[in-house]
Amino acid sequence: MTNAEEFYKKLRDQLQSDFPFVAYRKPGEILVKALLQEEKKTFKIGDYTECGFAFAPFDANASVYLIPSEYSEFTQYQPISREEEALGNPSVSAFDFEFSEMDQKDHESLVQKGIDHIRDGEFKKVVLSRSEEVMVLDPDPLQIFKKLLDRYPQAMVYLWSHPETGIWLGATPETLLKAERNKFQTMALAGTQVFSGETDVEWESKEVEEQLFVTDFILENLENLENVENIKTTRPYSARAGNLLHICTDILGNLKDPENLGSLIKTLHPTPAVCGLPRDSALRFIIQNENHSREFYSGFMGELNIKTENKRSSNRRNQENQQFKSITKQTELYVNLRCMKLKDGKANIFVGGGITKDSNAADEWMETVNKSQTMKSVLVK
Ligand SMILES: C=C(O[C@@H]1C=C(C(=O)O)C=C[C@H]1O)C(=O)O
Repeated sequence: MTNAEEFYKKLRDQLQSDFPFVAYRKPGEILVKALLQEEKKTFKIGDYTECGFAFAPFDANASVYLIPSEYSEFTQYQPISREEEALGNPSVSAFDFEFSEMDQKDHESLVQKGIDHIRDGEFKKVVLSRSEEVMVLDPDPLQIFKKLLDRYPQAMVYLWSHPETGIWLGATPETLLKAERNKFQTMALAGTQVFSGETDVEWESKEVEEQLFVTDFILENLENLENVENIKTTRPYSARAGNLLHICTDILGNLKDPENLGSLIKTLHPTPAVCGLPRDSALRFIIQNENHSREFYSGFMGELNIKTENKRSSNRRNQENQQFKSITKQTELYVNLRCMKLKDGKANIFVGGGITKDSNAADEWMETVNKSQTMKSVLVK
C-alpha cells in the first residue's frame, strides 16, 4: 500500500517514459490500483490463461492488449475520504458544450438508416455510435482520472496508457464477465433514461423489449457453451450510471472448467448491448455505416486471472482467531462504455445507443448527448 502522492508520482513517471500502465478502481470499491509495466514492450492475450489487465478493441478479431502482472509493478492506495465523491449535480452539463448541427444530422440519418434496415427485416437491433471531439481545458490524464474517481463511485473507472493505443479513460456501468473459482456472472444492460432522483421508474415497452433481446441472446449463447452450467437470472431492475438509468438483468452460472475463460469471453463479446442482433448482420451494418472507427470503445477491459488472497476467520470455539487463507484467481472484465481517448489536448468521446424498429432518430441523438455527459462533466474545471 502506498499513499496518493507516491501513487500519482509513479503514474506520472510512467506517463513521461511512455511505458504502458493502467490505473483503476472497481465499482463500489475504495482502493485505487495500478499495474505499471516495467518495460516498454507490447504484450497480447493468447488463450486467456494470462494474468494481468486486458484491453480489447470492439473488433473481436483484433488482438487484445495485456499489461501482464508478471512484468509489472502492482501498487495501490486508499483515498483518505470519500466525502467529496459522487456529489450531486455536476457543475457542467452536456448542454454547456456546443453541438455541431452536422454531427446531429449525420447521427440522425445513420439511425434512420438503421431503423429502415430493421423494418426491412435485415436485423432486429443495431447499436449505432458516434465520436465527438472536445477541447480539454486541462488535458492532464491524472487530473481527469481523479475527477472520474470522485464522480463515479459505482462505475469501473480506469486510465489506460500504452504507446500503441494512446491514452483512454472511462467510467463504465457494464460488466462483461466476473469469474472466480467455478462461479461466473455477466449482465444484460440496455434501455436508457435520464436519472432524476428516483430509481423506481417506469420503462417504455420499447426499452423493455430492447433489453429482453439482450438477455435472451446471452442466455441462448451460454446454454450452447460446453463449459457452462446452472445458469440463473435476476429479475430486470433499474441500475443507475451517473446521470442515467438502464435496465439490467444479472446472469449467473457455474463453470465446469474455471481455467478455460476464452470460449466464454468470445461468446459474450460483443453482446447485443453494444453490437446488435443477429450479431453478424448488425456488425456488418456498423462497419459499413458508422463514420468513425470504434477502436477500444465498446470493447472490454479489466482484470484477468489476478491472484487474490482470501482470508476467512473461523468462529469455532477453542480456535482463537484461526485464519484460513486461500489464493484464488479473479477475473473482472467490463464493457468499455462512457469512455474517451485523449490526444493533443483534445478528447474523443464515444457514445452510442441501441436501435430497434420503434426507435426515433431525434430521441437517439438526445440519448447520445446525455451519455456524453459522463465524460464531459470531468473535462472542465
Ligand atoms: C452503447 C452504449 O450503451 C449501451 C446501450 C444502451 C442503450 O441502448 O440504451 C444502454 C447501455 C449500454 O448497454 C454507450 O454508452 O455508448
